[in-house]
Amino acid sequence: MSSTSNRFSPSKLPYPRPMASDPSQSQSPTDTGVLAGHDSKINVGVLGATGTVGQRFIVLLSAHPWFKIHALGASSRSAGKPYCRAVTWKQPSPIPNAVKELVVQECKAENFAECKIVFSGLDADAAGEIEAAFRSAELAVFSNAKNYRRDPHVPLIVPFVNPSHLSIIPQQQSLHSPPLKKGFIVTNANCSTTGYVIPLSALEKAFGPIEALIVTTMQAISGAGYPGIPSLDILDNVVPYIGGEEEKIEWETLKILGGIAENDEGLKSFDMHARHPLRVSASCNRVPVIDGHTECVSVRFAKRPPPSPQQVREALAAYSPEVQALGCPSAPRHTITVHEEPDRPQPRLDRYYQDGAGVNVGRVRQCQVLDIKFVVLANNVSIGAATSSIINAELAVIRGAVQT
Ligand SMILES: NC(=O)C1=CN([C@@H]2O[C@H](COP(=O)(O)OP(=O)(O)OC[C@H]3O[C@@H](n4cnc5c(N)ncnc54)[C@H](OP(=O)(O)O)[C@@H]3O)[C@@H](O)[C@H]2O)C=CC1
Ligand SMILES: N[C@@H](CC(=O)OP(=O)(O)O)C(=O)O
Repeated sequence: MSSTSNRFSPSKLPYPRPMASDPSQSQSPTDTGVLAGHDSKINVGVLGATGTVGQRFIVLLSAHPWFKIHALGASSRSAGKPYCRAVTWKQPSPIPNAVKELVVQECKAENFAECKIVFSGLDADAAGEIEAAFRSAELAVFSNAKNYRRDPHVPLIVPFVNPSHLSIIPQQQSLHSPPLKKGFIVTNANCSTTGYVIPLSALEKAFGPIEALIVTTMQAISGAGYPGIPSLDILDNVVPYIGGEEEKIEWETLKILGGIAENDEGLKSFDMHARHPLRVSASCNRVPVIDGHTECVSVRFAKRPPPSPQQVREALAAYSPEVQALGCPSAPRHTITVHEEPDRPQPRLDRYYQDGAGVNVGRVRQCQVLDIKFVVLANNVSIGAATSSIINAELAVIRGAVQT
């Protein structure tokens, strides 16, 4: 983890507290003292621990101040083997000692009974049933998979953008059959959605609604998992198609930037259409880059006249979301780094800045068709996947949604 992260020692764990539906009602850890009766870390499990995202979870969680890896799960191909023999380790740092000899389990809830939280980097073909079973077994599941992102009771959280959507968790629990006390699923977004929705959120906070946008992605091969795309397909090439990706970006953006409405019976729903109408057009390409998704974005604001490029640069650089004020230990110090050089951001140079936990923006300039255009670079495996899930879990602990 980067030395620029805010770190909390276990002795500074916040008290769990009831979920506040209004984020302004949440207390910060600094006004709450230490977790009563807990001087040790919270046991967590990792599902899909042998995969690309799973490995990133392991690197981040093995140095986490609040969480301790207690159990690992993967497919029956890996179950029963010590982690170091089950995994094809692709991280630049060695396998952490704490998990090297940990035996990989089948993804059954009873094997994770001593965990409070489970992080999922499961293949989407397996994630649906497994994550539902873990939720039913009263585990808090933080998933990277796409399966539950559209569920009307599951929050789709980009931690720098819409942490207030966690407030739907009690409803997810009460509508479950039988009702749940502790189990729930929180998903994070598609890695390309995550990268570009963070600057969009910053711009909407500063200048009001965006009403149209066009995003063109250049996505790294690690986004396709391991072993992923054959080298003969991607070397010396650009593939102008990633199945389902454009639809996910266009739809997820609306759920994340939309609000939560409540009807007369107190039933909450994600209200994608109550906000100012937003039209999104996405085009996705796979490029021969290992890590880091680059996205060219053009936006049109409702506000006339629109902000100038300089005003946009200042608003992006100043963006300071709630996770930083709350003291989430995995939140980067700078959510958005604005580059002034005309040829940045670049994946090779910028993807590991702040350990991949922030977002890079550059080339902010006028657009002759919409209003403003810029380039985003986000590390798809870190803030696009594992880091977001971990910050979501930190937020849920701070908000008291995870019973510690
Ligand atoms: N890579 C990325 O940048 C991003 C990925 N995601 C999502 O995160 C998830 C993981 O992606 P990624 O790490 O790239 O994928 P990988 O293919 O690299 O890893 C998949 C993991 O799922 C496990 N698995 C596969 N089938 C089963 C099964 N039937 N039962 C239990 N475990 C199973 C694999 O175990 P085994 O090794 O035993 O086969 C492996 O641990 C996916 O849903 C993906 O869409 C989301 C955002 C970004
Ligand atoms: N499809 C993304 C990664 C991914 O798995 O996305 P999702 O979790 O939305 O299926 C990519 O290829 O870069």
